[in-house]
Amino acid sequence: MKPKVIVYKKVDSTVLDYVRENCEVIYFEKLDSDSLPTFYQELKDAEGILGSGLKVDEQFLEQAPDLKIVSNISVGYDNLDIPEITKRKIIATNTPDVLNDSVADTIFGLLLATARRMPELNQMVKSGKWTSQVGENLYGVDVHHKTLGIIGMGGIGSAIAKRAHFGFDMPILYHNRSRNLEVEQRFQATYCTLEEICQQADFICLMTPLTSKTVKLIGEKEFKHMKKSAIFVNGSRGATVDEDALVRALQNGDILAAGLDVFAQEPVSPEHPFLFMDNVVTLPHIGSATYETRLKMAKLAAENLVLGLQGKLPPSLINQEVFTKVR
Ligand SMILES: NC(=O)c1ccc[n+]([C@@H]2O[C@H](COP(=O)([O-])OP(=O)(O)OC[C@H]3O[C@@H](n4cnc5c(N)ncnc54)[C@H](O)[C@@H]3O)[C@@H](O)[C@H]2O)c1
Ligand SMILES: O=C(O)[C@H](O)CO
Repeated sequence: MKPKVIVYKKVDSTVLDYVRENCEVIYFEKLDSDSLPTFYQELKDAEGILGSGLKVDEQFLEQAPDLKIVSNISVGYDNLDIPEITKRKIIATNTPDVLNDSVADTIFGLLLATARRMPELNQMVKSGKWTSQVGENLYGVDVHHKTLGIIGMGGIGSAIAKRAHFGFDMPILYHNRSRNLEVEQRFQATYCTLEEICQQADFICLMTPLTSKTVKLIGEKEFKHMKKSAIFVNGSRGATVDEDALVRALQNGDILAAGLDVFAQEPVSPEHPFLFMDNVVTLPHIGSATYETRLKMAKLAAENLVLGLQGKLPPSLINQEVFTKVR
């Protein structure tokens, strides 16, 4: 008998077919107030779940006694309570690497758009307010040859560094849990403390995962250390930044501007001060949102799910200890 799994995100039909070949699939294109009661009903005897964003904690797991694998279609897994999942000998997987280039493109695009004030100027043109040559009041700042600080030099951080080094001649400073010798050699990146990055970089990109150690990693102290001309870009998770402190830093002129793809509350409230500031460029958490990359992520997540349920090693296992203990 095929194991029962729930797919709770819209995925390409080829991915769904592959999962269906190996599992009995209960499919929800999305979860909302209409579908949630059925989802929880089905969860009672499901052995696997495939999707993204759902909070999987003790309360959730209590309702899923047969669960063997949680396959996240995202690299970030702050929605998963890994100790609790591991305690119950459930496998957890994510989708690293396949999205590095697309996310790095987005973050670099956001950096450029913020520095060169593209959304503001786009709005000016489209609203018919382009009546004379653009003057100094609408100039941006150069990106090329400026110093880039990357906090969190993992897969995505390294792909950002590659673009900055080879495409924009930017000296790179980085902060990470440990030194990354490969990026030091390939992109001449220099390892620094958080404080040094804040003090010296012209652009600061935050790319750490959200963990207990990175909650509000960047707050009032860090913004005060930054140059008044600094541009801060967050591509990690909203909660890695103290958003109130960021609003104050932008309002007080402690930094020049910010580019944000992620927010502590998503979707961000339409009343949030960020939305009313010309020096903030916002995106709706679309780092990896291209057809090609979302397909690769879904394929990898499906492979993780199927292999995990077959007792084989999933390609991107988060909690190695469960796999070793269970088998
Ligand atoms: N905006 C988006 O759409 C989007 C897309 C993908 C990933 N993300 C976020 O980006 C994060 C990073 O993704 P990745 O694939 O590069 O992960 P990764 O694991 O390859 O890299 C993360 C890096 O952060 C470092 N790090 C962790 N804690 C740290 C700390 N306290 N201080 C300094 N460095 C620390 C790690 O050493 C690692 O090198 C994800 O966890 C996710 O939250 C966002
Ligand atoms: O972590 C990720 O993969 C992205 O943020 C999508 O959720």
